[in-house]
Amino acid sequence: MDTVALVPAAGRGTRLGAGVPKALVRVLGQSLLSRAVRGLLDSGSVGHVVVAAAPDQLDLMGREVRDLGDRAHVVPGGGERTDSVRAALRAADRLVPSAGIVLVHDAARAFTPARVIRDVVGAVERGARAVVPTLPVADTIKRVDDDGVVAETVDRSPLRAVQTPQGFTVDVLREAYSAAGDVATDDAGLVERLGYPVETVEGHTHALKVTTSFDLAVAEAVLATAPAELPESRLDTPGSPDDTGSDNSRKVR
Ligand SMILES: Nc1ccn([C@@H]2O[C@H](COP(=O)(O)OP(=O)(O)OP(=O)(O)O)[C@@H](O)[C@H]2O)c(=O)n1
Ligand SMILES: C[C@](O)(CO)[C@H](O)COP(=O)(O)O
Repeated sequence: MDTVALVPAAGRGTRLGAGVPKALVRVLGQSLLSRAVRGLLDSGSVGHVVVAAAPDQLDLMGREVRDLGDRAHVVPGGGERTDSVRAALRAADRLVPSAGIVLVHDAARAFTPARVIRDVVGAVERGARAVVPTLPVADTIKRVDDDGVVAETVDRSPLRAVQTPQGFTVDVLREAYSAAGDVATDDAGLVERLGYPVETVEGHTHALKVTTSFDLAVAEAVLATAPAELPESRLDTPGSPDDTGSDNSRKVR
């Protein structure tokens, strides 16, 4: 079954404050968008990518993927992330009609290891309607009242931090976006609202979302110190600095 990845890249990067669109920020000479798109295609599990860019940045974003030919397309995104994903999904229906599996992957998660991409696609190939990569929560989580006073310390053992790429069968994602109103949630959240189970696979600390300048500094440091020849298994080995915790694959209902 063909797999197409939708890459929302139309955000303004306000929290990063780079002065240029976040997807165009360069790390060691390569833009976040270029890294995210090539990471998907180089994983061996994704055949085509559709990027949603701000309407006034179509040419700039197009230059980042121009050498990839018809494997990468750039279309206008929208005011909210869900608008961008909806636009990319509509374009993918036209540009890659053979796709049965759809990933949605933030351009801001440009350092996601290929293992995560392959695990997400593999889970859908094995029958999942929806699947998300997740990490255990490392911080204590507390619920606060309207005055900002702690009301409860939450049991964090069942909680997971959700990353991308998120994977779906194309029919389920189409149904979710057809039914979606104006909601602030991730793509799996729209599928959960329809009652479909959302499975999980192990994420990776390198799949962080570049949001602030600190995230960018972390990404640059990791990239500069993680030799290319370092096998992924070493990065995923329990106890390594990138230990992502115990296996947390499970169904979310
Ligand atoms: N209208 C939007 C808003 C966000 N995104 C994309 O969704 C991903 C995750 O969003 P986020 O990290 O919040 O990016 P920004 O919205 O750019 O960040 P900020 O909120 O700091 O402006 C990013 O790749 C961003 O480009 C998008 O395609 N269209
Ligand atoms: C989709 C996402 O990456 C899951 O963690 C995240 O929700 C995107 O960031 P946003 O600020 O919600 O757009």
